[in-house]
Amino acid sequence: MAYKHIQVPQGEKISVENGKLHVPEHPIIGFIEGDGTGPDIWRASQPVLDAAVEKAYGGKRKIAWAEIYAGDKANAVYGEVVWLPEETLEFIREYLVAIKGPLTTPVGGGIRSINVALRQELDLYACVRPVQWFEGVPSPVRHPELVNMVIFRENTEDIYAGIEWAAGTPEVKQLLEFLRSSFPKAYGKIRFPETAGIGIKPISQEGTYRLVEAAIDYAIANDLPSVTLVHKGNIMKFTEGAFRDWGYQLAKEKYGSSDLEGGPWQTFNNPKTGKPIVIKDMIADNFLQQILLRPAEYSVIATPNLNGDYISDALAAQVGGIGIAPGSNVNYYTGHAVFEATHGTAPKYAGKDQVNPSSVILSGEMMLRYLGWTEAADLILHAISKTIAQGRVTYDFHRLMVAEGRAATLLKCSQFGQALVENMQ
Ligand SMILES: NC(=O)C1=CN([C@@H]2O[C@H](COP(=O)(O)OP(=O)(O)OC[C@H]3O[C@@H](n4cnc5c(N)ncnc54)[C@H](OP(=O)(O)O)[C@@H]3O)[C@@H](O)[C@H]2O)C=CC1
Ligand SMILES: O=C(O)CCC(=O)C(=O)O
Ligand SMILES: [Mg+2]
Repeated sequence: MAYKHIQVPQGEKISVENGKLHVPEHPIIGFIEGDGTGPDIWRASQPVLDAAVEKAYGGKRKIAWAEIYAGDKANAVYGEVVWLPEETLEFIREYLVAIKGPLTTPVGGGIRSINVALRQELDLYACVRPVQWFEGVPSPVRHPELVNMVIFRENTEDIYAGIEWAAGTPEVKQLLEFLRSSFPKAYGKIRFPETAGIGIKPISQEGTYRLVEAAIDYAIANDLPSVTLVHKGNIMKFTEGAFRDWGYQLAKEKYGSSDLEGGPWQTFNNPKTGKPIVIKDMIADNFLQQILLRPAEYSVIATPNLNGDYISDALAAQVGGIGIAPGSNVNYYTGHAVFEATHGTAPKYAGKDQVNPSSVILSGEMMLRYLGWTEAADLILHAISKTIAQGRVTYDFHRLMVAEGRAATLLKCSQFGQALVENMQ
């Protein structure tokens, strides 16, 4: 397709056939620089990804980067108010894989999240956020090495879908009137109807099945011991509670798992390794204390959208913070995938070349692994471990290391990227 502002470089398309990704030697991959700290981070990250590919494949493979636009930069490039241009979505639909920096969402009024819109428009239903500790990274917990989890956060449903109306609007009045006349008992539970905004929380069986399936498949492929369904099903019975029930139901139907000691926990043997995989569940508030007190007992986590958002940042803190918290948004059926950090635009650091680029770099590492370019991905992990072991870190780790009385060299965002490239040689 012809694009108005996107320059498509020389290269080839990634494609999917029979559910299998075909990656050419020069794949065209889109990148969105992002708002706030996004440009600083992308400037530091892209050379690292390119260096890893060059070092691993000696020029045989190379990413053909195409800049695509969203957020502030889209407004500037398109010369009109357009936060998420249609051709950005079209590009990702056509070329399958992209990586993005963070995008701003105002609190209260203003535009709805462009990040959420991307996930919904492209139906990237699984937000996959691995949380692992790199030796030497300062952490507020005593045993960060025990934290090794992968969050599968449902990405298209829940209260996070943004189906809500502001207090006092005609829409809310209409909804309230509908509730009052059709569901008087429910209406009676709205404490202050005159001044209430209203949000709707859809959680479906299809949405839950495909997310939990992705989580279980990941546990099978990576020989992991458990999948924990994290929900608030005691209170929100037909959304979060249903998420739990559908999760267990899928485990039985698709993987033949059986009840453990009368249920509800279940187990089945990994068809690849023969080892047991336990399917369990936990109420979300309890889970947030369990990950601090007994982190070793959790491995793959499957959870609705909002819980996943909170859990992502909380778990990231245990291994050093959201400066080192990567992620991907994936549709495993179509192959579409957009890789992005867990963190946001951190506006107070914008343009200061200060923040930690590791989250985007590690999102790039996930992307390379997704493409099957494991040698390049491994080089990035190696370079991050080595650079941290040398005590060369950005401000976020530096301040914690200094507080612990440890020696550390403070690097700028760009310098950290350069150190990674040096450490790949
Ligand atoms: N996917 C996305 O694009 C996301 C976008 N957002 C958006 O970002 C904006 C700001 O949100 P906010 O709640 O402040 O959250 P942010 O994640 O942007 O920042 C919160 C804090 O986390 C730390 N931090 C963030 N990024 C880094 C980094 N790269 N390296 C080191 N530390 C980092 C900083 O901590 P400290 O102050 O301690 O140094 C920062 O103040 C909002 O508009 C929000 O909607 C938020 C999350 C995800
Ligand atoms: O879209 C946003 O602004 C916030 C998104 C977010 O916090 C997340 O995806 O973790
Ligand atoms: Mg978040």
